[in-house]
Amino acid sequence: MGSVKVQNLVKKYDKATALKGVDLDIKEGEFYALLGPSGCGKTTTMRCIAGFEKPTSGEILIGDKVVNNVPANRRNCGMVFQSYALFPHYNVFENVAYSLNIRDLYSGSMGQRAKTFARLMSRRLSKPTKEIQRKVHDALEYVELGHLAERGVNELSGGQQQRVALARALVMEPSVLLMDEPLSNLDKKLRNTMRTTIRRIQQDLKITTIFVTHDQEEAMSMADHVAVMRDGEIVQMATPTELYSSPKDPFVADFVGSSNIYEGQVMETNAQGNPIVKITDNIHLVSDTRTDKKDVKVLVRPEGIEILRKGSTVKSENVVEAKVKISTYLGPTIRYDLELEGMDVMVEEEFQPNTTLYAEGDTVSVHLPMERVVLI
Ligand SMILES: Nc1ncnc2c1ncn2[C@@H]1O[C@H](COP(=O)(O)OP(=O)(O)OP(=O)(O)O)[C@@H](O)[C@H]1O
Repeated sequence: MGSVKVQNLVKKYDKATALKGVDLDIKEGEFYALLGPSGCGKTTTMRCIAGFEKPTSGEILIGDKVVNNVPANRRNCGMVFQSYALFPHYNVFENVAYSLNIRDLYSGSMGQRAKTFARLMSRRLSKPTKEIQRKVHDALEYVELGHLAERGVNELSGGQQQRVALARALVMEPSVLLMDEPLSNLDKKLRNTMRTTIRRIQQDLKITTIFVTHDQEEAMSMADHVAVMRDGEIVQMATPTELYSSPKDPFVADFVGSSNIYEGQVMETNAQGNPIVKITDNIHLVSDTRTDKKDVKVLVRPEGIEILRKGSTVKSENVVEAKVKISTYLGPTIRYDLELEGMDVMVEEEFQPNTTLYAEGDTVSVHLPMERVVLI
């Protein structure tokens, strides 16, 4: 069973409390991302689950077993790190086979273990059994490196080295795969390819996976669920779409994608019961978020705002005039930085070859559809 449960996990160091009561409930086969800024406790959470760090308090369960006192090598977790941590004097095949040999180190009689240890300390591995050959071959095929099995790891690109590290974790047939910023050392294009590879393998093998990253795009594009962390705590745990459309607070909204966030007060409700929120004396927006609160934060994503062009259907509500400050061509989209009664508004539109780009100083009418005006 590869489910992972973390209950009220606290980790205190001499000078810092890294975790202040983290709860996670990850079902078997799910792909979870731990997302948050530097120092929020992602790696510490991961290291506690792996068994490299002893929690100050709280419980960790893998399957239905509490593993707090189980050593790292018996938790059956595969690890992939940012630094690939490969053995430079072994080739690709040997690097992957090595982890199977390490597992041997923890099984068998004292005599067998001593022999395994001696073998590992010698620079070459002994001839692998047919079983090991098959497992290593399968793991390398998974990461599309079967053809490079004999290559020295120093003769591989960064992306290939990370694939070896992934194969080395997979060959152990772990019940949980733990990945700590595994793509951070790769360039953007390679990162995108590796995202797809990891996701494909994870879905094929249905292996419970926890993936640490500070890159929201990475977390959102790969994971089934994302746990956003801040200062040793989980702020929100949700699917990527929930997180994006209904962030729990401004920190999450801002961390997950670009956002326009304003202070507002709910003044009344309209005939349909939707709140009307005052942003400034002249700007009142209708939202379809039902709330009991009076003071709210109003979130509008840049791509949720529409610039009304000639011929657009006239909208009856949530239309305001704004001034263009900067327009930035981004390839598939155009970003407009607008000024609206002293407030900054970011709008992102899909680029259409025949549309006129607005220039600095232009006045535009913008529509904020009420379903895109989210109260948090
Ligand atoms: N061994 C340690 N001794 C003392 N403090 C530590 C230790 N490891 C981590 N910390 C502290 O615990 C907090 C959480 O660190 P952690 O490495 O888990 O954060 P992170 O979210 O993974 O950050 P990053 O994205 O930068 O890797 C930080 O304040 C850090 O300084």
